[in-house]
Amino acid sequence: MLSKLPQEMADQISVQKQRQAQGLTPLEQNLIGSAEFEAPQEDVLLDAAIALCLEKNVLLKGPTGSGKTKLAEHLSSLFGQPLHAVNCSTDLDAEALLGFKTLTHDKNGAPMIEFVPGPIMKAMTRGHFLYIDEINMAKPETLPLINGVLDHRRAITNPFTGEVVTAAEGFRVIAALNEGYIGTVPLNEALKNRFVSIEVPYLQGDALYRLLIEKSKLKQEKMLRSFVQLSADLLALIQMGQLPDEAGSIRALLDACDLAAYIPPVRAVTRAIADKLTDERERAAVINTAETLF
Ligand SMILES: Nc1ncnc2c1ncn2[C@@H]1O[C@H](COP(=O)(O)OP(=O)(O)OP(=O)(O)O)[C@@H](O)[C@H]1O
Repeated sequence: MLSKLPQEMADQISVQKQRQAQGLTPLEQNLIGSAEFEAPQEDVLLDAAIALCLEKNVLLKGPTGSGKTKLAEHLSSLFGQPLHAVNCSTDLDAEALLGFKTLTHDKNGAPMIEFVPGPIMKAMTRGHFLYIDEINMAKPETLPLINGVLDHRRAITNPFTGEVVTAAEGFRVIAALNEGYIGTVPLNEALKNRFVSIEVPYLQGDALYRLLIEKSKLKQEKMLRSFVQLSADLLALIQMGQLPDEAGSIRALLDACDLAAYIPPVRAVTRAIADKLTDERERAAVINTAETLF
């Protein structure tokens, strides 16, 4: 992967990685992801890496289970940077993002108020990567808090301490969203504007086969090929509007392959993919597709 990057960027990453490795605590070392992302197209990983080298924020867009988190972890590994994660939900608030104040004791036992940094503060002050998962699940009023973190200012006023925190060198933001998913809200334009956007589609064909053979408990090559075909057929139904996006999830497909190592494949597909859908006709469409293949 590094060989495909422009030389100056590959050099920049190597230097940064070496420098970073020396200053990391064991806990921070554990936050570095592993390089397990299988790229659906070469430009997905390459463009994300180039954008991060250029100090851009990266927004990963794709359906559930398409590997967005795996890609963020892969980038963390590539840059040797710990990844501090925030999972957005409607009850996400400033404390969950930035940190909170708590009562503690100093070394003489006297009570004192201490600020416990949240993921954004940790990533900013240490110059690490921040991963904001499901960013479009957050309440519209929460995320503008971090607009200043995402633009050229790279700074935020900590509302709990009044301190202005400026990001240390190396700080980068990767966010992910599933468009149109239940509970999501369209991302506010000002926020969207602060990101370079990268589509992460479902893996297909040989790349999917390589992932299944490596990750699944199922080792029968012929059956794994049929699962790759099942995935392609389900994607065709999704594109025709007959199935929702989640029917194509690679996470669910891996579950089905694992089960199929021990139970008949159609039953495995029913449990791992079909039964998660709410509509009876959609469930039947998945099972019918599986029955034509196994
Ligand atoms: N391109 C890929 N490379 C490697 N693993 C993948 C890929 N796509 C899917 N997977 C597998 O599918 C599972 C789900 O991937 P991941 O959690 O990264 O998806 P996601 O897009 O972040 O999902 P969600 O939107 O639901 O959070 C992972 O555990 C991984 O094993």
